[in-house]
Amino acid sequence: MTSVPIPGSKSLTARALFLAAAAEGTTILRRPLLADDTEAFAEGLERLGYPVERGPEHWRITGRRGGPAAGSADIYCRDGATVARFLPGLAATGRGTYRFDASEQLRRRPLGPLTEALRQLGVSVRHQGAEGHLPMELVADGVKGGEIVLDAGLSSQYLTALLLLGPLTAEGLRITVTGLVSVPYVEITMAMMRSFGAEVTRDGDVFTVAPGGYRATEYAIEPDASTASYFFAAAALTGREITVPGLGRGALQGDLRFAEVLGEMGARIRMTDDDTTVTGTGVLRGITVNMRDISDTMPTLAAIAPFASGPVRIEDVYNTRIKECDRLEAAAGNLRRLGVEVATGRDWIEIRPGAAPVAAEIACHRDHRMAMSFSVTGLRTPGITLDDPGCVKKTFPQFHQVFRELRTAWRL
Ligand SMILES: O=C(O)C1=C[C@@H](OP(=O)(O)O)[C@@H](O)[C@H](O)C1
Ligand SMILES: C=C(OP(=O)(O)O)C(=O)O
Repeated sequence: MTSVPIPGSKSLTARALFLAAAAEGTTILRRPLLADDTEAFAEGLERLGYPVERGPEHWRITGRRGGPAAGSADIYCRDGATVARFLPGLAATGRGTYRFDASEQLRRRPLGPLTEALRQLGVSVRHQGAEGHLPMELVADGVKGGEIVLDAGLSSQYLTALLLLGPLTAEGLRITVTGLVSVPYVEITMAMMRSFGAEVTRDGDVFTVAPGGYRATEYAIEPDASTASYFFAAAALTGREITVPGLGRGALQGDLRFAEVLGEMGARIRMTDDDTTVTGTGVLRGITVNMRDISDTMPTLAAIAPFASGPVRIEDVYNTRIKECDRLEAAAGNLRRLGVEVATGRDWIEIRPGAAPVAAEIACHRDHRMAMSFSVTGLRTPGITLDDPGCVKKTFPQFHQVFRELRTAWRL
């Protein structure tokens, strides 16, 4: 049995940073993720005037009611969509002019539904380049609140941003949502808002947030369940066993359901209150699976699918086309490089296992998940290389070292 300590959740760290900044007083975050996305988030907060003291084990954030202390700020989001989508909501509660920009990759990703919603709330948002994309400038004068309508069919992050903003408005928010994807991330948001003292409810498509702000607290970040998927997949693929401590029953992250998908394919899964263990059994059946709720794990499954005993079809994942890259085409392209038969449609991918995959260079498209997913394939196909191994820094800078240690322990 191998136990792998997985770094903190990107999604929980980003939310906790927002909540800590908006709460009066000092919040301690235990085991936050130290990676590019969360570093960009912390840097953004500092530019808005919220001090973030970063230690290796915990971060201390000094929060403030009434919006950012800074009357103007330039925030560079790097590749982090959570930064670009959550922080404008916090900036909107201030009084001043706030500019957001990002890498070319993140500039391409859509922001329009969020900026439309902010405009419905009276915030002035001006996109400097293409409408609905970074860079943008926001002129803020506090947010009164009220009723808005939001299309969250491309990303749940727009809804999370507005929910997080809700308690900071004068009158609260009532958001009617259409087309919601990635629902478990919204559940994470609501649970964490409650941990910081806010009132938020859902009734079907309508989310209601009471005014009243947040309370500072001490908060422990769970290990990242999307990151854990590579290690669970590795065990399932090689007949080994892996335990991830800190992710058990009651964990907030939907992506832990990926372990259940491996279970349906033939791996053995054991979940306790404290951890999850996946044991490879030598059986990896084909499967048809809807991954709308857990689409960050689509590339993980696609990368081990060539070793299944039948076709693997992953459905309802249109929004993976607008992540760090077009993940449906990137996964398909890489599988073809390995000699695997694969087809894609608007919102699905189907992998048809045949002869064993052959060695090839993987095109990462600067997408950490391409790099980490196809590293798992490499456990069974010697000679797979990555054209950009460094792109893992977005969420897991030490990935290759940890993975190498795992290979050594497993003699692979
Ligand atoms: O809210 C979050 O922390 C996230 C939501 C998901 O995005 P979408 O809602 O855009 O699918 C997920 O893919 C992303 O990695 C993190
Ligand atoms: C889609 C992802 O990130 P982002 O927060 O930039 O959307 C991801 O981590 O897979």
